[in-house]
Amino acid sequence: MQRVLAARSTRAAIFRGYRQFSSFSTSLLFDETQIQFKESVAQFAQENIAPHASKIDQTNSFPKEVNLWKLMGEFNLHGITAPEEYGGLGLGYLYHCMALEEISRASGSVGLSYGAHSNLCINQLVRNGNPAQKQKYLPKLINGEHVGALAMSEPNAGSDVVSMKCKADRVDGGYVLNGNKMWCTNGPVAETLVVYAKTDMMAGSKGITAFIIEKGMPGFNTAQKLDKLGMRGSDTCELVFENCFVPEENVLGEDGKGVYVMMSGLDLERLVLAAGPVGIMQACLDVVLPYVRQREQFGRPIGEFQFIQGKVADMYTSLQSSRSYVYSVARDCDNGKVQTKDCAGVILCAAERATQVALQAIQCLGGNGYVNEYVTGRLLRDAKLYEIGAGTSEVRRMIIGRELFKG
Ligand SMILES: CC(C)(COP(=O)(O)OP(=O)(O)OC[C@H]1O[C@@H](n2cnc3c(N)ncnc32)[C@H](O)[C@@H]1OP(=O)(O)O)[C@@H](O)C(=O)NCCC(=O)NCCSC(=O)C1=CCCCC1
Repeated sequence: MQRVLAARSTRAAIFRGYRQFSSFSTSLLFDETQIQFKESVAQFAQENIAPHASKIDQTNSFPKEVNLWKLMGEFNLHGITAPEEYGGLGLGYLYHCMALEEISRASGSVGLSYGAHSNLCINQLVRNGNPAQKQKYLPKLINGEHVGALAMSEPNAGSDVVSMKCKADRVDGGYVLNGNKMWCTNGPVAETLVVYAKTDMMAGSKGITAFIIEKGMPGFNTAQKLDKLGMRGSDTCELVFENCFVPEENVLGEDGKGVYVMMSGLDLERLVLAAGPVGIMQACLDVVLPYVRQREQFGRPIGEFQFIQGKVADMYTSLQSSRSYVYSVARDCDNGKVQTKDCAGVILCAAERATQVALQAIQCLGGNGYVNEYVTGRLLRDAKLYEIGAGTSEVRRMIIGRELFKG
């Protein structure tokens, strides 16, 4: 812990790798610098996040005694893709995926909140903000002083997100927002939120505009925190806008062009979030492998039985194939080749496999897998979110099918 804290102030610190937390062979996926980065984040996450993971799940909140956000900011995890002038690392999506994987391996909930903050909010501001907006919002989000969120879904606009009803009426000097947003990750705690609303209710997708909303703006409130099956501690809530005035300078991108901000954002959001279920699969193997080596039945370790070896082999290949797919698409995106179908594909693939891998982990642990003393139940509940959030599996298949059909 002290070693990380002492080293974290420099940009170079994050590249100091530690072998102790390496996962499985990644030599074909990453170069030496990337491996060092990943192992360094792994060490940080195992030391500073993993010890709180069970309590976060049980109490449905992040520990008050540790300011995780500030700590992660000091370790430079929030602004991986942001330019250095705003306090970021100026790296690409591949690095961002590595960080999300290792954080999710330590705690799915922290991984999800980190994803909403850094990937959905910060990355949207980096891609679409003007210099004044970046200067105003990015430094505090990147150093962890502020928490970020993004809100697109509504009670009646989930998969069909373009049908949103939250409206933004033009007035002198800005807009007045009225309506509700639903399922907003980090909503209860966020200081800076990217919110989509309609500036023209009759123009369909062309009526959508993106806004930057600040906590405390009169007329903006958060409603009930949702009591979720998994990803507990990663707060989710409804947002309520009642005659909320938003100044003109808070339009993100152009008036009426929000659908492009949103859709292109969804591509990269899906890519980076796909690293979450990869981390959860790794966490499953982190639990299962030592267990099957130690647990004896019929006079020998259960890992010697072929039924168990078969499960472990399936878990391993699910993890490694998803991991390879995620990082190959991340590399393409870093090279400017963003393919909508593959951004949907990586999260479809990783999320469905993570749920299956978590089920297999429970089965390998038998009765122990079914009690809350072991982490496998939490891993299953956390994994399931990724088949629903950032587009359901059904929407992802629809996107891939549409693209393949187009030719
Ligand atoms: C794809 C979809 C299912 C259906 O799109 P439609 O058919 O209505 O819209 P369509 O006609 O395809 O398009 C509109 C405009 O948009 C442009 N565009 C599309 N893709 C892209 C793109 N990839 N890049 C740029 N522009 C794009 C399109 O050209 C069109 O513009 P045009 O009219 O031609 O000028 C879409 O609605 C969707 O995706 N839903 C899932 C939302 C969904 O995923 N929430 C989840 C939010 S929750 C969340 O994210 C999290 C949850 C928990 C964890 C944290 C994250």
